[in-house]
Parts: sequence; structure tokens; C-alpha cells
Amino acid sequence: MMSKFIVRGGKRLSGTVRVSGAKNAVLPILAASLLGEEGFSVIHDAPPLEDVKTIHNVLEQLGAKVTYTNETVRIQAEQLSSHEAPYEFVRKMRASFLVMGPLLARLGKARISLPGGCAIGTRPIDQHLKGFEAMGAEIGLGQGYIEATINGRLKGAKIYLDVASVGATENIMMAATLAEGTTVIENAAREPEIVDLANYLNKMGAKVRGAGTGVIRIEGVERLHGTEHTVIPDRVEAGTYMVAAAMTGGDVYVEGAIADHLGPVIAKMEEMGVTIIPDENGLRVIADKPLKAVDVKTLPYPGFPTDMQAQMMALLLAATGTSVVTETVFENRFMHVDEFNLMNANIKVDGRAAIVSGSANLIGAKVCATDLRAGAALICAGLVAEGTTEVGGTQHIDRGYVHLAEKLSNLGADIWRVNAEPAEAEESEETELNIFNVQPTWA
Ligand SMILES: CC(=O)N[C@H]1[C@@H](OP(=O)(O)OP(=O)(O)OC[C@H]2O[C@@H](n3ccc(=O)[nH]c3=O)[C@H](O)[C@@H]2O)O[C@H](CO)[C@@H](O)[C@@H]1O
Ligand SMILES: C=C(OP(=O)(O)O)C(=O)O
Repeated sequence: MMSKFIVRGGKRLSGTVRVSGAKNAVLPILAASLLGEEGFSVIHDAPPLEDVKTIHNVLEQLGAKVTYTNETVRIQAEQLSSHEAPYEFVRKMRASFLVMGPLLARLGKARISLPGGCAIGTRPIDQHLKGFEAMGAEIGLGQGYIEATINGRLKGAKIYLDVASVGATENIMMAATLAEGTTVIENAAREPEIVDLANYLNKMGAKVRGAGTGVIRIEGVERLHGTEHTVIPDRVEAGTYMVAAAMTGGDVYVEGAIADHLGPVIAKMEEMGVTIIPDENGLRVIADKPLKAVDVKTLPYPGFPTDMQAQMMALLLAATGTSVVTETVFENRFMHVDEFNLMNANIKVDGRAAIVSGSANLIGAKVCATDLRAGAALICAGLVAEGTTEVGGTQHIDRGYVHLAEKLSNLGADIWRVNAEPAEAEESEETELNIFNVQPTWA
């Protein structure tokens, strides 16, 4: 028996839920810590997630000294002993590829396992590599690894991204901090996580300007040092609880949510008839009217986030009327549709669009999380389905949601988690180890 979440539908959510630090901000920030040649970094609000554990392992494998206690990571990267991120890590989490820029900048070489595709699409890395090449790196491919080397120092360059890739913008931005001269990234991604990374880099002594706009300028410096930083709250986690609240006709305060980062999610939910009241510490979601169908199209920030598409689709199932959801960021991010349909939903996919029939009479079923957000969306659907929903594929959900069942239970949901039976738990002991309570060994 594998782990699964069990949800019994029909409970209205109310109360307060606190948002954790952003997964997609902490991962590049931890990778960027490799750039610190002097001192150490202290990163607060690093969420206890599987992905954080993976990047922790990657950094240690590269020779950094890392400890994690009470959602705070301390990293000392004065001496690096390896330039290789092996398959076992990159396989678990594509974002491991984000160490490539820092390694090239620090050591002049990097050898990273090819990330490959995943359930949501092929996900090429050509834009990352194009950036490194423009900065003088030689890129080779061998035995499933990408190898990049540079003779001397990386050189500042003008790089136009064909797609406003979040990962490519971050990887190039990190590499450019230690390059000779100025790098300009055009058609840069503008996500809040990029701004958080730039703020962190600047505190380390970098000169990054324009993060959050389509043009980022990085003036290279000689060296960077460790610093202290608090990660921004997770806008996707916040959005997921907003959806969960609205689905159940609830009244929930999402503490820590930054309304500015959630513009399109708030706009679409308001269009559906949900009341959202932001204040300086978070936002309140009140759903006391019937929900209306709306069309949604995912786009790079500040458009509607692809990481909220599946959850939004769950919400549209509860609306009156037919909605069209168009996915433009990833070519294959509709794996949740078949699972929703197992729950008696009526959704049809036509290319990049999904036609969602509202007023669904959802019925609990055994379903599987095909990726992280699909998992969250299925749990949202389970909150209003008749009877019991069992959501498997918890390893995907654990990558990105801190204490999901506990947080939803505290809001009144009837949800719990069933873990692997002892024999299986023993087999997977290594991955089950809790690194999150280790005491600092070198502070
Ligand atoms: C760890 C992290 O932050 N993950 C987020 C990041 O992923 P990630 O950084 O991988 O996503 P990208 O922004 O790079 O990808 C966006 C699109 O660009 C394409 N592409 C990307 C790079 C490249 O070199 N060539 C190329 O064609 C991808 O296939 C995809 O279709 O942004 C995505 C888009 O908001 C989110 O869904 C992920 O949650
Ligand atoms: C797609 C996601 O993450 P990743 O890029 O790490 O796969 C996500 O956070 O929804």
C-alpha cells in the first residue's frame, strides 16, 4: 500500500491558514548560496518540503556545509569540492539544474545530469544553455550529462530569451553576478520569485537591476559573500487554499498571502463571485454566492500562473456554466483531467484548451496525483465530492505542500493521510529520513 490522502467531502472551510515560504523562491536562493565565497548564508522561512531536502543534498554533494533547523537553512560554501549534480538528484527535482549557473561562475565548470521531461511536458533547457554559451561557456553533452566549461571568467553578454523562462532567467542571472562586465537579459521572466532571488543576490554583494521587469541588467563583481534572507510566502500554496476555501463556500483568512503576487488569481476568483479582502498580513476569502463560470488562460507572470491551473479547474467544476481553460505555458499539463473525470466531472480536452462543464456532481473515487498541482487540485475536488476520495501519488504533493492535511484539517476539512505500511516504510528509509531537525554542526 502506498501513501495516500483520504478526503471526505462536504465540510465548509473556515478559520486561518498560514502560508509557508515559497518553494520556487527557496530553490534558486539555495542554489545561489553556492556563489558565496566568504562567510555563510542564513535563509529563513525555508519550507520543510521534499524539494528543499533534495537541494540540500545537492549542495552537500557539491561540498557546501548545510544545516536545516526550524525552517532556517545555514549554508557555508567557501570551499566547493565537486562540480557535479548527479542523476539521482536531478531525477527527483528538475530545479537541481539551477546549480549550473553558480557552479560555472564559481568553479568554471559544471556537470549536471540532463533533467529530461516530466508529466507536464518536455521542458527543454536550451535557453539556459544559450545564455551560458553567450557568456563564453563551452557546452558538451555526454552520457546523459551536460558539461559546461569556461576558460577563465564568464563574460557579460546580451541574451534575448526566446521564451520568458523562469529557470533560464534565474540560472543566467546567477552566473552573471560573477562575470566580467555587464550581462543584459531581455525577455526575462518577471515572476516574484525572480525578484526574491535578485534581492538575495544583491544582499550577497551582487549588482542586479531590473528584476521584475522584462530586462535585467547584471554588472559582474569579483566575489560574493553569505548573507541573511527571508523567503517570500508561497503564492501558489496561498492560491491553493484560496481555491479550497471558495470551493466549499467557506470563509478563510490566508495569512501571509501577498495580494500583489496573486493579481490574476484574485481577479478570476472575483469574476466568479468570490469576495477577496486583502490586508497587510494576508487576505480573506469569502464565498457566499453561487460561483460563475469564467475562462482562464495561463501565461507567464503577470498572467494567470500555470501552477494554479489545475486547482482553478477544480473550482470551475463547482461553478454554474461552462468554462474554457487554456494552457499556454506547458504543452501537456492536463493530466488531472482524466482523474477529475473519474470523479464524475465532465471535462474535454481539445489541444491546449479544456472545456469544463460546471455544476459537477463530483463523486469520491480513487485517483492519482500525476504532478504536484494536479494532486492539490484533486484534494480540492475531494473537499466537495460526495463520499470519500483517495488521492495517491503523495510523493508529488510532498514536493510542494507543507503539512497539507493538517492545514486543511485545521480549517475544518475531513482529510487525513495514510502512510506506507511498515515493510515499505523500511525499504524507503533513506528517503523518509527527516533532515529537518538536525542540529547545526558547524555554526
Ligand atoms: C522550480 C520552479 O521555479 N519551477 C517553476 C518554473 O519552472 P521552469 O523554470 O522549469 O519553467 P520555465 O519558465 O523555464 O518554462 C516555461 C516554458 O518555457 C519552456 N522552456 C524553458 C526553458 C528553456 O530553456 N526552453 C524552453 O523552451 C518550457 O518548456 C515551458 O514551456 O516556472 C514554471 C512556469 O511558471 C512553473 O510552472 C514551475 O513551477
Ligand atoms: C511545476 C512545478 O514545479 P517544478 O518546476 O519544480 O516541476 C510546480 O511547482 O508546480
